[in-house]
Amino acid sequence: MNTSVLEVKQVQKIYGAKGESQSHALKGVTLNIQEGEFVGIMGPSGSGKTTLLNIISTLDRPSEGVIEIAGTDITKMNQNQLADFRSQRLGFIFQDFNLLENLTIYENIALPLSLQGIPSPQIREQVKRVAKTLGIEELLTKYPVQVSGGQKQRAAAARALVHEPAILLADEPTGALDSKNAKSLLAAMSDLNENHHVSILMVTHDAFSASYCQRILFIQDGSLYKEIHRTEDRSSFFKQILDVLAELGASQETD
Ligand SMILES: Nc1ncnc2c1ncn2[C@@H]1O[C@H](COP(=O)(O)OP(=O)(O)OP(=O)(O)O)[C@@H](O)[C@H]1O
Repeated sequence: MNTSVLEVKQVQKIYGAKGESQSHALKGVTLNIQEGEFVGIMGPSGSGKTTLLNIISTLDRPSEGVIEIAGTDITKMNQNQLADFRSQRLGFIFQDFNLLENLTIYENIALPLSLQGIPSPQIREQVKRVAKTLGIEELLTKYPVQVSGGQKQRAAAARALVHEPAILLADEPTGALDSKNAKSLLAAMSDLNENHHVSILMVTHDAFSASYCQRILFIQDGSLYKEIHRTEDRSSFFKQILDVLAELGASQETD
């Protein structure tokens, strides 16, 4: 049986107070992600991708609608409950790694568990396991400044996954990487998804990165525009993505 890890129902976001100039960033977005899926979100600049990700990340609240993550409605939680939920059930990877420079890679990965007061032996076990999955066991005693951009991003992915979140939320994770490191991170994300059953939602501008997803949702002007599924190999999916982006570009020019 398929289980939803994320349900977004009729979510609206209006920035600005009534009577002031308002921006209707999300206009009733509904989407569903099943456990074990790797889903991408794409769309032109200003289409609402960041707004949607911030709302799913619990960093911002919708004006209307419901968000359920692993069966819990996060729109009903207060700030303290949201902070706990975020640290226990969500994992984040950002474009700029966000590693703390004066902590080792080990300490960076361990941080989410240390903050939850988990005993050191258990932390050690979990950090080692996730570092092995991401192929960075050799780097644990190094500081971020001593490793490459690609290795930093793997460390950031390890930190995002060490507490076994319900879903990994990635915002342009390859944005600061060269193409070799980007490919290697995307391969690692696919491996996590396919072999370790990690559910992933990734926002990206980049069609090549998106081609690693199983399904892509395109947003335009605050609404879902189209959804495509990968049915064949990655290179034909890549072409399909480029076609939809061209379609979106053309429809924007005629707006
Ligand atoms: N804090 C805010 N206050 C007012 N309007 C905002 C705010 N944040 C975003 N918006 C508006 O909401 C709309 C969606 O913005 P959003 O940043 O979500 O788009 P995006 O698809 O992530 O764009 P990009 O790809 O450029 O990052 C835009 O019209 C933007 O100007």
